[in-house]
Order: sequence, then structure tokens, then C-alpha cells
Amino acid sequence: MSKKTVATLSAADISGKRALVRVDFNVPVDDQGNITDDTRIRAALPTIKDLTQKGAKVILASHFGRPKGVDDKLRLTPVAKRLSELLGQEVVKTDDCIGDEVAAKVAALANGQVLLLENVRFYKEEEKNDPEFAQKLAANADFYVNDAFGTAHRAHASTEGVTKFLSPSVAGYLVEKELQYLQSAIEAPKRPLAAIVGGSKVSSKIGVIETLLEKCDKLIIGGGMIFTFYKARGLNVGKSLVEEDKLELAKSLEAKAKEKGVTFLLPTDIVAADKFAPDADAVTVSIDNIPDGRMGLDIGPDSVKVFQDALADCKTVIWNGPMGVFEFDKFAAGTEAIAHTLADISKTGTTTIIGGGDSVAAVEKVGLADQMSHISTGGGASLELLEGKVLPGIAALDEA
Ligand SMILES: Nc1ncnc2c1ncn2[C@@H]1O[C@H](COP(=O)(O)OP(=O)(O)OP(=O)(O)O)[C@@H](O)[C@H]1O
Ligand SMILES: O=C(O)[C@H](O)COP(=O)(O)O
Repeated sequence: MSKKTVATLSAADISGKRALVRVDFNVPVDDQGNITDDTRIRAALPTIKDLTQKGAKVILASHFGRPKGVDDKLRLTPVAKRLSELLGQEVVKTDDCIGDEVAAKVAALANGQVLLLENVRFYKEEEKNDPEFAQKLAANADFYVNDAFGTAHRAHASTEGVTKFLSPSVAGYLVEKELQYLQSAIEAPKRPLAAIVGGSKVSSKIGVIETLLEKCDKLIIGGGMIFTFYKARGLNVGKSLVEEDKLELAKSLEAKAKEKGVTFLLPTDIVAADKFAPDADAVTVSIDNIPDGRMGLDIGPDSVKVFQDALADCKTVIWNGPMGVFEFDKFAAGTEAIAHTLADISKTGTTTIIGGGDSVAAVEKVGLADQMSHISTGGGASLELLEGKVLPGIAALDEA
């Protein structure tokens, strides 16, 4: 990475200084507001601990959800509690992210103490990347660290705007690690390189499919988007999800794969349901035999076998998006089988990278997260990076 990192800042440089650290604590919560997965909080610990050990005063900023103004359900109080348990030290929490209360609590911080600001998205100026708001956020700090990989694709005040008011502006350890895995997988991968792309919509994955076609040796497609490809080939897809306006595009993507010599694999069989529900009746059918009244909600066992064979000799695999409606147990088998396959090939030295919220949730559901080479904490951010886009939150940091 060509960006300056927190590792380059010594205790002599930062002891007693106030660090504004952007983290992505946008964690999933249940109906009661309990955190159901603290991965993103744990992922920020190396940067926070490094800064506190070097004697800095750590001021954490994050968004949480997509509030329209102040929303008590989207306060970061439960996150502060969880973070203080994980750090084994008290985390001071403020009720706002700018203003007098924040200034007073920051002024009272001792070296090595940690403070968490309230949800920065309570101000609409955050997402507008308003310079005055960015200046107010920056006013409480001496330097800036961005460790919010999951939010690096947003040009917001706390991810991009603040860098104009704080120096140095450096990357944290999580950002460094994410870039290292995702960029090297796409720019200098050990080959063969395979990408598995799933999820529901062709339209939301076109960018990544097109970019991956340029880089990959094998492209494996699953999830709801397969039916747009089948229909483009003239197959009957019953009531399955189809994006009618993307049929031509699907055709051209397949043609492009052929032209480039990329192995392009679609499932050979699917699990067809009579309705979109967890208790739907499910039958496995070959793709040229999808009954009229049914919808495909998972890939079938033959497809899993075909995909496994294709992945067996790969040295790098990137996976984004589930193979089926894995939230319903009856339609989770395809996604879970792919998760197991990746765990198996990881053991033989293949680099396996899981990017994106749903695929990560699926891998976690089957307890295989720690067997993958890298699990990205960024959904949209990892996709945009794989698409070759510039991430504004990274671009704004100081060059190394
Ligand atoms: N055959 C299918 N029919 C309808 N929906 C499907 C099908 N297969 C998968 N899905 C749904 O697709 C959703 C994920 O699709 P989406 O395009 O949003 O991917 P994503 O959230 O971007 O994935 P990721 O976060 O892993 O990148 C899941 O909720 C899953 O239930
Ligand atoms: O969960 C995410 O992908 C990030 O925290 C970004 O959230 P956003 O899509 O609301 O900007």
C-alpha cells in the first residue's frame, strides 16, 4: 500500500496527542438492540491498542445504520460497552460527536484512554461531506487514522473531509490488511484465480463481473442472478427472479468470457420452490427442466460438484454473494457446500477471500470463518475495490 500507516507513527510522535480514529462500528443488532456480531469491533482492536500503547488519546468516530437525524435506537452506547469489554478498559462515551460536551470530555482524557463519539450520521452534514462539520470533528484532535474499511467507499466528512484539517492522516491496521489481501488477489494473484459471484441481482454485480472477467481464469456464478443468464440462453425459468432489462447484458457477459478464454460456469441444476418461504416445497431439477410455477432458490448438488471440481486446482478464490436463499435452511445447502469447499482448499494453501456482507454471514453461520484466508469487513467497499474503483476514504490519506 502506498499510504502512510499507523505503524509508522512512534510513541515519541504521538504520546499525549489526540487521535481521531474513524472506525466502522456499523454492526448488526437484534430487535432488542443487542449486538449479534462484533467482528467489526474486534477488527478495530489492533489499531486502537497500538495507539493507546503509544500513549495517544484515542477518539473513535463511527456511523451506525442510516438515521435521519437523532435516533435513540441508533446510539452507539451498546457498542461502547462491548468495546470496553474487549479492550479491558473503560471507554468514555459522549452523547454527541461535536460540541462542548465532546470538547470537555476530550480535554479530560489521560494518555492511553479511549473515547467513543456518538453516531456521526445524526448530522446530515456527515454524508454531505460538509467542510464545516468536518472541521468541527477535527477540532478535537491532533491527527487522523482511518481504520473504517467498510466505509472507505463513502466520501463523507468523517472518512474524507476531516483529512483536510488533520495531519498526518494515516491508515489503520485493518485498512492495511484489507487492501493487502483484496488488492493483491486482484492485481497479482497466485493462479489459477477463480471468482464466485452470487447474490440476487445482476444489476448490482455487473461492475464486479465485468472487472473479474478481465482478471480471472474462472468465473463461477450462483444465486438469484443465474436465471437472467438462463433466460438469455432461451431456457424456461418458471417464476424465478429475472431482470428482464438485463438479458442482453447477460448474453454479452457470457460472450465476453468466451472471447477472453475465461471458464464461465453457471449451475447445472437448481432447487425449485413452490413459493418464496422457509417452508416451501423443494425439488431439485436440471436447469432445462424448471417447472412453470416454481422459482429457483438454491443451486443443486450436481452444480456443487461441478463448482468443486473447477475450484480444486485454483490457488486464489474470491467469493462474493450467496449461492441461494441461505437465510432459509431448506435453501442453504449450496451456499454451505461452497463455504466447506473453500475451507478445504484453504488447508492446501489456496488463498480464499470472502468479501461482502451476505457471504460473510453465510460462512459465519456454518462456523468456517476462521478457516478462510481473509474475511473482509467491507460489503460495498470490498465490491468497489474488486471493481477497480478508487475508495475515497483511502485516497484522501497521506502518501507513504
Ligand atoms: N435464487 C435466489 N432467488 C432470490 N434471491 C436469492 C437467490 N439466491 C440468493 N438470493 C438472495 O440474495 C441476497 C443477497 O443478494 P445481494 O445481491 O444483495 O448480494 P449482496 O448482499 O451484495 O451479497 P454480498 O453482501 O455477499 O456481496 C440474499 O439475501 C439471498 O437470499
Ligand atoms: O455496512 C456497510 O457496508 C458500511 O458500514 C457502510 O454503510 P452504508 O452502506 O450505510 O454507507
